[in-house]
Amino acid sequence: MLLSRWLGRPCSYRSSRLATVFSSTLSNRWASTATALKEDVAEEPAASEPPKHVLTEQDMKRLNFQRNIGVSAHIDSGKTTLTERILFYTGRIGDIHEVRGRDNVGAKMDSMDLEREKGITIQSAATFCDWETTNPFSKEKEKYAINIIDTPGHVDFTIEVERALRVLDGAILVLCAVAGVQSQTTTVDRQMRRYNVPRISFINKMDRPGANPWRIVNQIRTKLRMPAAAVQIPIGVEDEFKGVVDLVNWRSIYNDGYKGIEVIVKDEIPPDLLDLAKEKRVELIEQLAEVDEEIGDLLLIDEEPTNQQLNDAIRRATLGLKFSPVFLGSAIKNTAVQPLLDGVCAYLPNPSEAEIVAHDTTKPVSAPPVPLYPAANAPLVGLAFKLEEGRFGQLTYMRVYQGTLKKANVIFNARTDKKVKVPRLVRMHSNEMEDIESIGPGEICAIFGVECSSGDTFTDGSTSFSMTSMFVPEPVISLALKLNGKETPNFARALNRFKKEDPTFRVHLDQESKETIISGMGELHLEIYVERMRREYNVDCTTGKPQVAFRETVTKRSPFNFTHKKQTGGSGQFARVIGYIEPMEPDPETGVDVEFVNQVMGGNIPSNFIPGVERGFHVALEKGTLSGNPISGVRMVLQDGAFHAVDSSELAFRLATVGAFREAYHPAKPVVLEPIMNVEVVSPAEFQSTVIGGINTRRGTIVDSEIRDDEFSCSAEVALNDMFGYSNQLRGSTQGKGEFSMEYKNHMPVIPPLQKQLEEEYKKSIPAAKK
Ligand SMILES: Nc1nc2c(ncn2[C@@H]2O[C@H](COP(=O)(O)OP(=O)(O)OP(=O)(O)O)[C@@H](O)[C@H]2O)c(=O)[nH]1
Repeated sequence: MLLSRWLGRPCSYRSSRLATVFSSTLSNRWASTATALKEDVAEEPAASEPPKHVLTEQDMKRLNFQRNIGVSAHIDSGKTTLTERILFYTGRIGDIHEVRGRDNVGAKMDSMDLEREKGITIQSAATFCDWETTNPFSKEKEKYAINIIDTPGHVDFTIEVERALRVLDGAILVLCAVAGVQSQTTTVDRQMRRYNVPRISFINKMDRPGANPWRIVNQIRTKLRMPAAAVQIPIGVEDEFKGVVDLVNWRSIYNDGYKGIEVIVKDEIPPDLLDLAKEKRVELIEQLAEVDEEIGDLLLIDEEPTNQQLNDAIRRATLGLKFSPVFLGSAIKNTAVQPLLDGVCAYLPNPSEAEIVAHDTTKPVSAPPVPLYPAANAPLVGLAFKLEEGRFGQLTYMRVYQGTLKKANVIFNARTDKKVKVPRLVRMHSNEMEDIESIGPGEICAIFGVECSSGDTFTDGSTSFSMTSMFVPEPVISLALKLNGKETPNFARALNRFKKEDPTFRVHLDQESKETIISGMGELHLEIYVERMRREYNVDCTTGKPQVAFRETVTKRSPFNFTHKKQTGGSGQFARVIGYIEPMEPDPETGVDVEFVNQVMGGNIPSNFIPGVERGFHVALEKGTLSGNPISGVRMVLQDGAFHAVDSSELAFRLATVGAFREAYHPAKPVVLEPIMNVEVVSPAEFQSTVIGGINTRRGTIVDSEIRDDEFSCSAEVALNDMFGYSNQLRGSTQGKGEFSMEYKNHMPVIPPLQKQLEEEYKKSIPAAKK
């Protein structure tokens, strides 16, 4: 039987995963789980040996009750406060400590001293907890194991959000009941889409004056273009907010006891809310009918879906990335957090329902990806998604995608081909840990003493699988660093460590000024690293003024045919390279936009010299000759060349390539690029024209604007170089009432006068001898 027919809908998301065999008797999840029948396996190519990816009944028993979720949102929406409640209610922590709380303890998930001081989340911390709940349909008790990653909201730490989304199966998108969809919400939304992460939405801060969930639901639909509907309505507003009506199971839910630990469920709906509850349930059904065939069909024949049908449709549509159910609550007032946890279990996918693929590195890059199966006896494939230098040495966070990882196992790093023994395996709970003997597929753990970079894939050596890497945005800000005091190896040690932990953090040595330049995603991002150097490595640095991270790129193809020849006594140097350079678009998945392609046939350049050519290409990219900034967006294709039996060397080919690149560079019509930011401004409506005027004087382009309830908001695209001093200007022109946030969009060519200015400044900065 075809899976699509069995499911009564076309298979989209996860269809390949569902083609795995698993027991259909385990439908003890709230939804009648979409389980595939044995016949479906016939659709898979026959394997010569027994398939290792078959999910056993035991696998499914575990996976059905496993969730890996992220909590993402705009800064200050209350993610950490919410996570703290989740940990308390699931019994992971004994009490609740607030972010910037008076008890000076700080929230559990903000474990870095810096995080507690600044009251923001910098590194995402992983934690796991168990949630026991009663299935509203079977009335049976069920226990779920949930891994949660608390992600930072500030745009400067966007790579942490990317990392979390890469390894999670579902997410809670937290929104503020007053501010609604903000600039960073849009960024997170884009990231969730990039990694196909189904999400439920949580409108937090329902206790705040002016809280209006319906406006926010509407914003999710219009601004994020995601069909959505509330699955709850609030009982009481603002100060009086004390619970929610569950529209799916038609009941009321309140909190009681110490910090809301007790959940009180009542079958009746408060009479004054009955009309609104009916209206919103109809709205939920109508929204679902738009994206779910079964509910659409019921609506056509004017039949109301049962609670179970509604529940299953929400799950289907959420997993299919077509819908987001919206929950309401107030984390700080300990209200309606438990129903959200129930929502995580009911509507977010288990690890077997997320479509995960890897690349077989023995096959060409264009070969179709290989699906991974979270079967315990399949060959191990795990992804190291985060490194952390902890009190006890290097800690590597890993998500196991298939197979089982055991303590003392020997595992292989697919990138370096090195094998390592797993000395210690732990489950992380923010900065505390629990030793474990083994970890199954679909779970997240941390291992000690394994040398690797973030994004590395580990296997048991029996496969050559590699997971695709993460999207890494270009840095936008650079800082020159000067060491105060004596030279210390800790300086390089710290920088290497940070580079390994965070691919958006870049370091290079400016050959002319001999300064160490660090670049990253914003001033705060770099500031934190400078501070961490001081605290963790005892290295004190003075920083220069933050500079915009300009880049250079080429705009047309340009050939090269360059011979490097040197004959000054002793053995000479000879290398010749022929080919071309051309513009290259960034890879949408990884953001990579430089590439070296070797097309040399025959032995005109022996293969042992090719790495020298590739290295030369990367050396040439470090500094463009137009403005001295790094070059990106370029592909170098090596087609031919020549060598000399005695005088050719790796070094000769490297130098030849640098020469060739420089020769081809100017005819390739290079331009200087600058980072363009998405800027979101909010102010009282009376300042509308002042705000627009301010953006215009900074050569910004307004892309969207809106006035609602006396509040004006607009989104604009502005060059980062034109944004310096904006926060003071905005404050000054709006009586301190305007606020803005910005995030990196892309790099675009600068206007010609600026390019000329940058070129001239660069020329002046080079010593005369070098010109
Ligand atoms: N009124 C109200 N305030 C809340 C609620 N939840 C959190 N807050 C407050 O909002 C502020 C931000 O909360 P956090 O939990 O740090 O938010 P966050 O999203 O984790 O912040 P970042 O980690 O910096 O992105 C704190 O002052 C909280 O006390 C809520 O439900 N209602």
